[in-house]
Amino acid sequence: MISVDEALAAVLNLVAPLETEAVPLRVANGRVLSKPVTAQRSQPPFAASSMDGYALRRAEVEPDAMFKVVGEAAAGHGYEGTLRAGQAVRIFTGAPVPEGADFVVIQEDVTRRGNLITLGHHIDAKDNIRPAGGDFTVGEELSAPRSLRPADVALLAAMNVPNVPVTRKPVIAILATGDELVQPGEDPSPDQIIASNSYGLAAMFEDAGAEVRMLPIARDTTASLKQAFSLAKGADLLVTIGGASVGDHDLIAPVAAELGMEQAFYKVAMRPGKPLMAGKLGNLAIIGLPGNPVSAMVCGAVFVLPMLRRMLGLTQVHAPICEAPLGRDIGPNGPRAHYMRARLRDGMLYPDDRQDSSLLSVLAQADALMIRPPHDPARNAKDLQPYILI
Ligand SMILES: Nc1nc2c(c(=O)[nH]1)N[C@H]1C(S)=C(S)[C@@H](COP(=O)(O)OP(=O)(O)OC[C@H]3O[C@@H](n4cnc5c(N)ncnc54)[C@H](O)[C@@H]3O)O[C@H]1N2
Ligand code: MOO
Repeated sequence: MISVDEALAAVLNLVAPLETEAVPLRVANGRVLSKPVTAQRSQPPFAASSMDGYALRRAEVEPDAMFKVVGEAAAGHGYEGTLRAGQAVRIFTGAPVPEGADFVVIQEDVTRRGNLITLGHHIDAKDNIRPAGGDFTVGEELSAPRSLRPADVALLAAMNVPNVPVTRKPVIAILATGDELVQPGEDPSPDQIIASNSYGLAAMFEDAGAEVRMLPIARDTTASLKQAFSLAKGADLLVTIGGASVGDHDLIAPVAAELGMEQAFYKVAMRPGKPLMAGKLGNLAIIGLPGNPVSAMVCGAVFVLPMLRRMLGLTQVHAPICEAPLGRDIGPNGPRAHYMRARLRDGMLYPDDRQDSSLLSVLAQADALMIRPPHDPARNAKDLQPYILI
């Protein structure tokens, strides 16, 4: 059995960053920017007022000074002329500051009568002017790779970038296997259960930027599995669920081998997730997850998400490892790395008492997978433990 780190290195070796495509800005959120993008203009493109008030000359600002209002500058409609001594221009937030003006006094500090304004006694020294290019200047770059967030989308829009270069979405085919499985909403016979893993994993991969191709459930026969494998053609990664262990009906590895898969490894010193398998069939990367629901979800988070991030061209492919103090004492760990379902409360980690790999209700209540290395000794409350968020 290989270690989790060795298995991670091996699965990352099976995939590579995908090519770039251009998408409209409206659908760029959540995608990975694959090339740096440059601002097509500066923002603001002109010195702009940040307040509603009057534009004038700073040198003329003094208590009770009077000015003649000679025109107006509104957002989208600048004042055409040049401001001269003793003059003021009515100005609104976002409007270009007129030639000759270098100060905006807010309207609350002004008394107006007809076309004349008089300043009050306490004028703030702040000029209320946003300089041209104060946010960004033409040619400035948004660096890549980068997972685009709503704030990035706003920035790209302001930079006048209507189409964005992003990495193509990796296509992940998901194959649930087993005679016992029916789809949610179907009518199971007494010895059947509902396929849950494929739904949880599809949600996980889509959240992380994949396009999921959900294959029909394969039965525990060589013919059914071969047909299912053929439906994965053209995908970047095939994720199989179940049939990975040593039972008579666990056929994933033998069928994949018969089809020509080059196996990278089988079995990892990890709990849950021991019977994990990975390899390559032509251009198609394959990862075989164990069928137990929590095992499948944990292996999805620990192995498939890093593969997905690599395909997306991200440089940070591993889940960030955090640390928090334990909320209670725990006994020694066994020979496999243990990814324990845990809750985070007030900054402390509370691993659940029930760690069986079939318990989705426990996983759904967990915030984190607390990582225990093989043979980790007993730990006390308040000892720092590593974890990843889920
Ligand atoms: N003699 C041994 N038996 C087992 C070993 C072992 O080392 N020796 N390992 C155990 C471990 S650990 C795991 S994990 C499981 C993994 O087995 P498989 O990958 O072959 O999974 P299945 O047998 O197909 O299913 C296990 C369990 O999960 C349910 N399942 C399967 N697919 C789904 C799905 N899509 N949605 C929901 N539930 C699913 C299935 O009905 C079984 O209950 O093997 C142990 N055995
Ligand atoms: O690897 Mo199994 O996933 O421990 O239940």
